[in-house]
Amino acid sequence: MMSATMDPSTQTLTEQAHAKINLYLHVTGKRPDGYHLLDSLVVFAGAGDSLQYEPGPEPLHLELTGRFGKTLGADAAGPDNLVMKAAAALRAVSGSSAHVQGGRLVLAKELPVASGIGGGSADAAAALRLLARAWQVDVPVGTLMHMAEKLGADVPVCVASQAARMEGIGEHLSPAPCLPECGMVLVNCGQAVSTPDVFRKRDGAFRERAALPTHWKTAQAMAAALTELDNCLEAPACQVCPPVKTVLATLAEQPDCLLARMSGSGATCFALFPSAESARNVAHKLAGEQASWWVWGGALA
Ligand SMILES: C[C@@](CO)(OP(=O)(O)O)[C@H](O)COP(=O)(O)OP(=O)(O)OC[C@H]1O[C@@H](n2ccc(N)nc2=O)[C@H](O)[C@@H]1O
Ligand SMILES: Nc1ncnc2c1ncn2[C@@H]1O[C@H](COP(=O)(O)OP(=O)(O)O)[C@@H](O)[C@H]1O
Repeated sequence: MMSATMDPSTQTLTEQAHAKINLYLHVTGKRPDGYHLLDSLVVFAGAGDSLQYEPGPEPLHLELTGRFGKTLGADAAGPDNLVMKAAAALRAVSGSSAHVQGGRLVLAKELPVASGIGGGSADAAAALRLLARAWQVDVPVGTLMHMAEKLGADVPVCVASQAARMEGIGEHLSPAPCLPECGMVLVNCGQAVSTPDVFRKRDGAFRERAALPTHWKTAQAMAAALTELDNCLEAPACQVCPPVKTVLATLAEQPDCLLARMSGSGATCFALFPSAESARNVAHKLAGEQASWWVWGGALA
């Protein structure tokens, strides 16, 4: 598991909350409670939020900064923020540990909100990692994953923040194929998309579980294999948020683009490139052309 970095002069701990990208996402079934069964290959991009913790005697509180710090709304730093929910869940399992304390959490929100790249889930997972270390709470893996699942379907995969195959509603994790060197561009058109709305708009059909190899040697081979698979939420998300179609078409026409697809329930789309450098160049060009889009380019985390 990734570990927090510490500034020894201030005792401030920092964790990165990397964006989660669904390289493919098949909806394979539906549970009686309405949750959908998924088969998805999840990777993490270099893009992310950042969470800092300064232990202190005051009650634990959260401050929001960053490009999207203000888009979460007036009560954004309150108990409903997934960071605060993760802190409360950890406090609840830590019993009377002397190390649990208050202080100041600062979330630099750099990922667009409600955008299919699991920013909130990554923040919750980062809070679990950060506070477990700061408070010296040794949570058994099973308990940690159960807590993560209760915080949200995408939180378990974000705990390790490493490429994984995700099944069930997000709680069954298995190793991803070994991934080749590859660049990625992320684009969000600026419209928040509600995950339940997109699931509701689906046509009701189910896809099979994908057959995956143990490794892909090149980005080209990986993209060719992914072309045979789908994001089953892409079509319904295009109904909910039509600009997704423009973003996908723009990404697909970039030089050296190997694959353009939407992540999760949208609206963020990704494109794969042969190298991080080619992805950075495309991102730089797109950011200049489309000032209202959020654009990122680089390597996988
Ligand atoms: C679709 C995915 C794919 O990775 O990503 P995002 O688009 O959110 O990034 C996830 O499954 C989202 O996970 P997460 O955002 O944590 O979902 P939750 O908060 O647990 O659920 C929000 C709502 O989405 C629907 N939901 C979520 C997950 C799932 N497997 N089936 C569902 O039907 C349910 O209506 C649920 O009430
Ligand atoms: N720290 C957080 N960051 C983002 N969203 C949060 C956070 N805490 C709570 N939320 C809520 O979770 C919802 C989904 O957020 P997010 O994880 O960004 O979506 P997605 O998984 O689609 O990218 C938001 O609409 C917001 O109300």
